[in-house]
Amino acid sequence: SSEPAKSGGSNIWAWAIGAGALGAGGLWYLNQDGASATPKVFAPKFDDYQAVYNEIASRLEEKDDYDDGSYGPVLVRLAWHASGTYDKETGTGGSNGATMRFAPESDHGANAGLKAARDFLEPVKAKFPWITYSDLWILGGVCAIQEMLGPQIPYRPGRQDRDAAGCTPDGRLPDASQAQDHLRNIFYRMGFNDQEIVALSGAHALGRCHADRSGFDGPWTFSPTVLTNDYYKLLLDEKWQWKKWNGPKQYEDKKTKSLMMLPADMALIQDKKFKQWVEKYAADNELFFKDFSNVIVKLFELGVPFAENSERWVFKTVNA
Ligand code: HEM
Repeated sequence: SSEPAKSGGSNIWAWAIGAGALGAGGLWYLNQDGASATPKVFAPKFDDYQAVYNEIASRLEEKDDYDDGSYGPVLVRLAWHASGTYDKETGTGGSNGATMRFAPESDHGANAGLKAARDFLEPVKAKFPWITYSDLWILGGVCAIQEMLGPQIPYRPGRQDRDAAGCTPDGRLPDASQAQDHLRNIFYRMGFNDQEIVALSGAHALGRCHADRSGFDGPWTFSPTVLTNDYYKLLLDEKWQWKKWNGPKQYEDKKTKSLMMLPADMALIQDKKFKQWVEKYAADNELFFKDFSNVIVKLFELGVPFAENSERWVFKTVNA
C-alpha cells in the first residue's frame, strides 16, 4: 500500500472499488498523470482512520461557538439517524449508504437540523476523500462520544455509499410524542431488546431539543456536552410536570424548569420493564458505559456487510 494523495498534488483520484477485497475502507487507485501511469493502490489502515478521527476531534475543539459549545451531540444524532433506519426483516436501511445526503431522506421530519452535522464533516471528507461518507458519519459519532468523555467505542470501516435509490421510507425513526408501545415497535424492528432501548436512550444526556428542528425545546441534563448517566438519575430523582407553552407536549423539571423530557423519555419510567434498567443505570455509571458502548457498536453496524474477520479498532482520544 502507499501514502494517501496529498491535496493539491498531481495525483488524480481515479476510481474506487468495493471494500470487500480488502475488508476495510475503500481500495483506491492513484494515477500519477491520468490513465497512462501505473496505478498505485492505497488501502487505508488503522493509522489512516486515526488521522480522520484526530481531524474530527480538533474541529470539535476548534468550533466551540455552536449550541452548548460543541458539535458533539449533533454528530451523535447524525450517526444514530443514519443507522436507526435499519429493518431486520428486509435488511434495508442502516448506516451503510449515507443516503441522508439525498432527498427525500434529508427532508424527513426526524432529520431536521442534521445538515449542521453533515456540513461540519464536509471539510473532513475533502481532506480525506478516500473515506466513504457512511464510514465518516459513524466515525464522527464514535469520535464525538469519546471526546465528550464517554466510553471507548470500537469501530470498523467497510460501509459503502449508495445513491438516492437507497433512501429509506419516512417513519422508521422514533416519534418523540409516543410511548412504550411505539418505542418497542421501532427498536424491535432494528433487532434491539428492552435493556438495549434503555441503554441507547442514555445518549439524551447529550445535546438538546431545538424548537426550529423537532419543535421541542431544551436540554435533558445540566452538562449536555459530557456523557454521564445523569439522564437516568434526573428521570428518577426530579419531579416532572407538563410544560405550559404553545409547543408540542413535553415535560419540564418542577425545580428549575430548565430541563426537559420527551413523552418518549418518560415512557422509560412509566413502563416497569424499562424502569428496572433506568434504575440500574442511574445507580452505576460503569455499567451504563459498558452497556452503552456495546449497544452503540451494534447500532452503528446494523446492515453493514463487513468482510469476514474484519477487526474493530479503538481510537486514541485527543482532547478527552
Ligand atoms: C428512544 C427514542 C428517541 C426519540 C423519540 C428521540 C427524539 C429526539 C428528539 C425529538 C431530539 C431533538 C432534536 C432537535 O430538536 O434538535 C433528539 C435529540 C438527540 N437525540 Fe434522540 N431520540 C431517541 C433516541 C435516541 C438515540 C437512540 C440516540 C443515540 C444513541 C439519540 C441521540 C440524540 C442526541 C445526541 C440528541 C441531541 C442532538 C442535538 O443536540 O442537536 N436519541 N432526540
